[in-house]
Amino acid sequence: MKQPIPVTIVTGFLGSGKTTLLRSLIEKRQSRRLALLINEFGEISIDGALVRGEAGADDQVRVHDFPYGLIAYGDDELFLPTMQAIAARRANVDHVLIETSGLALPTAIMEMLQSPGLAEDFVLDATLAVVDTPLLLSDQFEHGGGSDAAATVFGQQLEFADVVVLNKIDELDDDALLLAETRVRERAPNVRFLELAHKAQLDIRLALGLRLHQPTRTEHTHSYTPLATMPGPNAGVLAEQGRLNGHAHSGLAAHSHGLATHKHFHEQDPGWLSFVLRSDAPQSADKVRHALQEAVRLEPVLRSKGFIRTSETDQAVLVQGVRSRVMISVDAVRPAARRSELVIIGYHASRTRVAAVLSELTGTSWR
Ligand SMILES: Nc1nc2c(ncn2[C@@H]2O[C@H](COP(=O)(O)OP(=O)(O)OP(=O)(O)O)[C@@H](O)[C@H]2O)c(=O)[nH]1
Repeated sequence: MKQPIPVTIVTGFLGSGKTTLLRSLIEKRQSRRLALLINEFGEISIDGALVRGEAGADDQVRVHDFPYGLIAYGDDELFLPTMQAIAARRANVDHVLIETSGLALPTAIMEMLQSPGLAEDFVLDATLAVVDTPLLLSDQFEHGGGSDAAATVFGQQLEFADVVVLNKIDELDDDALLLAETRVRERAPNVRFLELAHKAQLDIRLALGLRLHQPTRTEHTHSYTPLATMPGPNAGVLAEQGRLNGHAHSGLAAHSHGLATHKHFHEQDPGWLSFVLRSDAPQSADKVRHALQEAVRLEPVLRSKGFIRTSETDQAVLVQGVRSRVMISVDAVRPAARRSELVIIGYHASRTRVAAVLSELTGTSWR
């Protein structure tokens, strides 16, 4: 029987460090042949470009971009054929790594992996959730603390994780780490391992090859039997509606119907928006940083990233903003972008107002 290819899902809220983790795993891959699926919530792929940069010309690492929508969700037509193509070249793939968008739940992928089209070829190895630990400690992910929409997505990502990676701990002391651990445990009692990461660096043995999920597809039959007690016309809502569907199994140790049902309640919240702003004029890195920080103060922007063209260097300049923390660095390998492009992600953030702030504070036109 052919061995299924292990799949690791890397999830985590916007800007928590998923791409940084993937890049460090690529660096430590040794002889492992990897296929990577990168899903971003934005119309241009910044993470895919960064991951490709890490992989270089090595054809042992193949990167597949999913720059639109949410990977494996209802309207994604790319996931199944991409995975089938990976299965077709299985002799050259040791492990599949999937980075979800910061606004996606891993459940859609988990469910698809168990579907008849993929179950024979793949097995879920583990789901890792990367956490921005200072943000967790700042109460931004408490309901009523920052944005409830962010708190909801964050909580659900943790709920389905096997491993939680506490990242961005560079400036935290032991008490803060203990508090972070308690908060994760309260939200996600099923998490199997908690790992500490500096700059999203993990020992590759703590990330790949964990084998936390046995294949769950076994032969089984479905039968629909009359329920012992049918609800009358005036019956109220039951705490557990699932008991009313009369659906029973035989011969199935563990099954995925819970996930399948769950997924449909969590298709994307339309309040989350991403848009791209562009400028043809050369930029000053300091002014762009200041302008993005102002935009975060005035608008519900949670993430900004992209490349800008500056008059200061011929190399590409990478912008990485997670709320008001904006880092701008020269990317030594990449030539300067022809124009500046920034992806902005927020909850009901106004494109017009963010463009106006950027234009005013950089003294250049952003559209
Ligand atoms: N200080 C600090 N910054 C970090 C650490 N890990 C990642 N970062 C920074 O956090 C920012 C976001 O990191 P990414 O790896 O792009 O985050 P992501 O989760 O892939 O982001 P999205 O795909 O947009 O959701 C970047 O500027 C990283 O350099 C860390 O351990 N400490």
